[in-house]
Amino acid sequence: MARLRVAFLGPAASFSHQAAAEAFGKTSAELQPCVSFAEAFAAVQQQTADYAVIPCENSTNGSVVQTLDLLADRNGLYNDVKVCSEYYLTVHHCLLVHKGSFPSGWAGYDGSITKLYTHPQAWGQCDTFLSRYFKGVERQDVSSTSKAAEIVSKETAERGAAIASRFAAEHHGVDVLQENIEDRADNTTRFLILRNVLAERTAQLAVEQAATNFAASHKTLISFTINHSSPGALADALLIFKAHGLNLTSINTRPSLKRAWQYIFFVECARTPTDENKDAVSKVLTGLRNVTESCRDLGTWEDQSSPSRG
Ligand SMILES: O=C(O)C(=O)C[C@]1(C(=O)O)C=C[C@@H](O)C=C1
Repeated sequence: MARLRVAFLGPAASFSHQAAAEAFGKTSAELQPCVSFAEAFAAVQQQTADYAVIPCENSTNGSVVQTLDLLADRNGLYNDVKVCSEYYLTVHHCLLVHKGSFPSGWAGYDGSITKLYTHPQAWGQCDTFLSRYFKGVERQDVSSTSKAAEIVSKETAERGAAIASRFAAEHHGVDVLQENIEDRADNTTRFLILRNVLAERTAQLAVEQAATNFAASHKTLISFTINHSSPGALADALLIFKAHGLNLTSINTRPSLKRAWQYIFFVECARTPTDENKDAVSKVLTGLRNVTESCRDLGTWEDQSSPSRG
């Protein structure tokens, strides 16, 4: 069989790269950097990639809204893309500067950094450090943390700094001015692994699932829209999950973009698989189709969080 192709948000040395390398480490997959999450979704839809590894939420900073918007798929661009697994990556951020620009290191830092670069998700993960040392310093969102490191590596005149990983520092040849600048030592990002449901070669999951010594529950992600003027429409939809024994674990919303203040709901639910509940997801979907305006099954996969993560 030809090598598996795995799309991720590049350039090389992003956290997404790290997650893809770890999740597919044993498969000698070809890792394909993409300039955006949208490009990675498109690669799976068009089957130029077999899988994509996409961040969906962070334990400190919450949901990755760009990913929810792509899953919302308002224009029907990614009809065949579904979640088939997940991967948890502990995320440690560093403050990176152009090589040799601060020879006395953090201890001798003189407050001269004038601009910070990182992926929008990273700001909220390093809030305490940034408010303490970089209050009022200009922040520029860039496409990924590794892109931020690359920018700083090429900088000549400016005094910029990037927030990215130690791996990115080594890859782009920049200095680590300070490490572990994240607010919480347990800062973790959950990545979704996507596949195209029409692709036969990924019907059998290639990713290494964590060796679990507990009965792993199965997670399911479903999106739906409801009639906002009908009292109880959301309650009716949620009761269907309860009726079929699916435990709701998270609810997210994004604007429908059809009418202001109307939403697409994303519901994640879990069940410990048994013979009795093996059809629960399809029953829930049938039930939802009766009480929602639209609804979409975004996939079912094995829970990869360890019991200690709760
Ligand atoms: O910018 C990167 O390195 C990414 O892979 C993206 C991303 C994210 O969007 O959550 C991944 C993990 C970290 O939470 C920060 C950024």
